[in-house]
Amino acid sequence: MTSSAPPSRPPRAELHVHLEGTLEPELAFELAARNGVRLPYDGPDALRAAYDFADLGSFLELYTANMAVLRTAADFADLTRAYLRRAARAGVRHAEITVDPQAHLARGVPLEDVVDGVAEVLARSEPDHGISTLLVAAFHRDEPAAGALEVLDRLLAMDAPIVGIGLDNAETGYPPGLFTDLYARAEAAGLRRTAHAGEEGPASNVRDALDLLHAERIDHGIAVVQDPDLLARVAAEQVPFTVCPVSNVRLRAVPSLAEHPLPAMMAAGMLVSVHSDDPPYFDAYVDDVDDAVTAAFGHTRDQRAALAAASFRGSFLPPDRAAAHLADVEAWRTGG
Ligand code: HPA
Ligand SMILES: [Zn+2]
Repeated sequence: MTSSAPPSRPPRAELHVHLEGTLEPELAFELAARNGVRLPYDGPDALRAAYDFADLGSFLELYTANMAVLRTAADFADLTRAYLRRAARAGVRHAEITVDPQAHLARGVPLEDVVDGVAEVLARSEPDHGISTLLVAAFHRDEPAAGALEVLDRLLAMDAPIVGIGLDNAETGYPPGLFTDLYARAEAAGLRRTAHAGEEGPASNVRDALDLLHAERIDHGIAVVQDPDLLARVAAEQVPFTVCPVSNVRLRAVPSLAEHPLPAMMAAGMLVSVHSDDPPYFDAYVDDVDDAVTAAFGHTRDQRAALAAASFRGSFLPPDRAAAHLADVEAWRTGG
């Protein structure tokens, strides 16, 4: 038998991607035309040229404005399908996709249309794209917690196919403690729990997400390196952190990839994996992120395999499913 060259990237899971953040400018214009929505740009290239962000806030402004084109269940289905197609090319085997229901309810899009459009495509993600998927509903931390609780109750009442909840949007001024009731409700309902924390906010937000919200996973969490005790704790407890280095540079949470705390997080023994966040906005799907990280830090094959393995270990997959993926990562690591 002739041996073929091993694939250049390990199999991996994508655990930190916002569905709304996967909207490519071309699809935005297609949906705008379909729905009679006007985008204030001459075309996809002009829109893409606007993807130069000063901070998280300026990104959220444009990202939220672009959602105007998402009106119907079919739009959400098309968006989900387009992401899965691109993720398959990136070597993603399992994706945990975040959707922001409040962003659409605020625009008058029925919750059922959002959930049905996404769920219809996710239900067929394995046969159609070779990717298993789970859906996470994230809530806006810069909006009142009572509204989030109401939406969670509606999702539970309609038996929406969500594996868990998250917390996103502007972090500064909106600490995790505002959402203890929301997370307690989710925990009581048997939902998994992740939360953005320590992206633009302090390390204390990471600790509070763990202790007050019982978050099982932290999205971003890069501020953890500023608190040695917390760093040691999350390493000892092997709390999964879904880090998005390219996003952090593009939103100026860190000045450059070379100065990103990922190596410090790995050196501390944390369970850390790398992800895309909002791929077209940052011009990087997860394969591009992998390549950028490998180049920036000169990662060895073992280090790349460790990051890929962490993406499965940190997933909400059942242990036997994660174990099968981990075996594939190990096969990649050893060149098999
Ligand atoms: O990086 C992010 N942080 C907070 N909210 C978000 N919504 C999309 N991306 C992000
Ligand atoms: Zn995010």
